[in-house]
Amino acid sequence: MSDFLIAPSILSADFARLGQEVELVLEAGADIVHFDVMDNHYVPNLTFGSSICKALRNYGVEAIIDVHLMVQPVDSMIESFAKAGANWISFHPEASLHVDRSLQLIKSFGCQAGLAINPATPLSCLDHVMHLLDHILVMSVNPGFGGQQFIPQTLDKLAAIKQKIASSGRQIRLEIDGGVKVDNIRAIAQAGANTFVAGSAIFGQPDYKQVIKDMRTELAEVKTVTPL
Ligand SMILES: O=C(CO)[C@@H](O)[C@H](O)COP(=O)(O)O
Repeated sequence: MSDFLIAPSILSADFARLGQEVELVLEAGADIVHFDVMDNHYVPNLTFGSSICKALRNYGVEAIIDVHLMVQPVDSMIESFAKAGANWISFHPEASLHVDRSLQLIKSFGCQAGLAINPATPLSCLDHVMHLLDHILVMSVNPGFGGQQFIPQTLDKLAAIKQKIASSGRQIRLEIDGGVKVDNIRAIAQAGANTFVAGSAIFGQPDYKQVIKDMRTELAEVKTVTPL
């Protein structure tokens, strides 16, 4: 797998043609498919459940499916997405009563486990679970909606998390989510991210291939790649 992964969020895809949209974006060079699962409880918006994941698998999508659960409670959704074909699953520590247990549950299904961190979530939430993490999803907007502006303070946060990962000695993907565009992806990568969720920046353009190519051109300029 390459150092930098681009993960289009299907939140901004045309839901009426979802199978085709996912096929198109993968043909255009995307690495993984990002699912934003919202419950109108943990976040003030409602999207879709695991049947959409299952439907895309049945449609023939073989790429990694990266599920970001913005739901509370989380554990029943972990099981349902794992059984529907998800590969990576992350959730918000604020939404789980037992974070260690929820991470172990993800891993018990053979999926990669991640924590999703909101702009105001302190990094101490990572302290006793680094050994269970395969990825950390850093929210650079408040969760709930696509098309928001990147919060610039996230760059410092990424750099701090990058240090934590280095001290842990573990290989943990550092994923950024919210307001990622061609014109800021290089700075975000320089701060430490190596996996980039982008919804509106990709699905909002007519030519997915061109946007992904432009993102990769920016990423090729990054001097220090956060190792995996
Ligand atoms: O999780 C979320 C929002 O809660 C994100 O995945 C956004 O949906 C990304 O959308 P853009 O900011 O790239 O449009």
